[in-house]
Amino acid sequence: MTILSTRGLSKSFDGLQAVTNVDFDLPQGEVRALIGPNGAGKTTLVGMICGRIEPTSGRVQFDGQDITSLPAHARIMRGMAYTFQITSVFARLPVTENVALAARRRLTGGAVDSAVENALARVGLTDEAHEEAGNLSYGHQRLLEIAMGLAQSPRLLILDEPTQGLSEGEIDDFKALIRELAGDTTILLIEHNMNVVMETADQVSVLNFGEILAEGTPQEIHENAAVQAAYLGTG
Ligand SMILES: Nc1ncnc2c1ncn2[C@@H]1O[C@H](COP(=O)(O)OP(=O)(O)OP(=O)(O)O)[C@@H](O)[C@H]1O
Repeated sequence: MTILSTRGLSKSFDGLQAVTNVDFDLPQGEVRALIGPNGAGKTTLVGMICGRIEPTSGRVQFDGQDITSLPAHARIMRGMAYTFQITSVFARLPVTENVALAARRRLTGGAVDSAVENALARVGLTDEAHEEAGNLSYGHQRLLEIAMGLAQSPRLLILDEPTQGLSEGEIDDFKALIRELAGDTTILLIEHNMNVVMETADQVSVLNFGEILAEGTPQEIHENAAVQAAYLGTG
């Protein structure tokens, strides 16, 4: 079953065509990496999927329903969770409260506490639960953001450059986490680190100048001449 699809999805910013006519299909349970050179339109595409950016034209379907006109919070209620490039934790609140706030966007009552506990355990932050979030290392703050997404028990988890700024060891932990989540949750991962893509993604979509340039397994994409040229072209 396809959990997410877009048809003819486009966005222009004052005449600059950031995303052009994207038809994208994501089967349930898949880990999909979205890659592409800087400025290719990845964040804009994902922003339209999440409801943070209004498309200029085109449609978005989630779980069999057209959600193009739904606001972001309504998409969260339907099971879409996402983390963005910019750290969005509340630095003065405890770790556990950050996760609870995220969980309450979708859950109520006792379900919140167990979702918080599970999410922190999954990312390995149980011991830091009562720390102020701002006291965590940068890498742990990124993990906290993933926990905030997971606490919403998402059907689709979207991660925008989750490994940016992480150490080698933290990247290894992240790869293990994605492999663990795979199967339970459909994951769409914007990722620049090709090693992470090769080791975690089932399939890869490549965006270039706002258009889908290629789709395939990590190996196919790695060997694709047009993809190699696109990356060389932007140096
Ligand atoms: N709010 C905006 N206003 C004007 N132009 C924008 C806006 N957001 C993005 N753009 C432009 O749209 C294009 C696509 O940007 P986008 O951030 O989606 O690319 P990206 O693939 O996510 O890049 P990166 O890998 O560098 O994050 C770029 O040319 C960017 O400058």
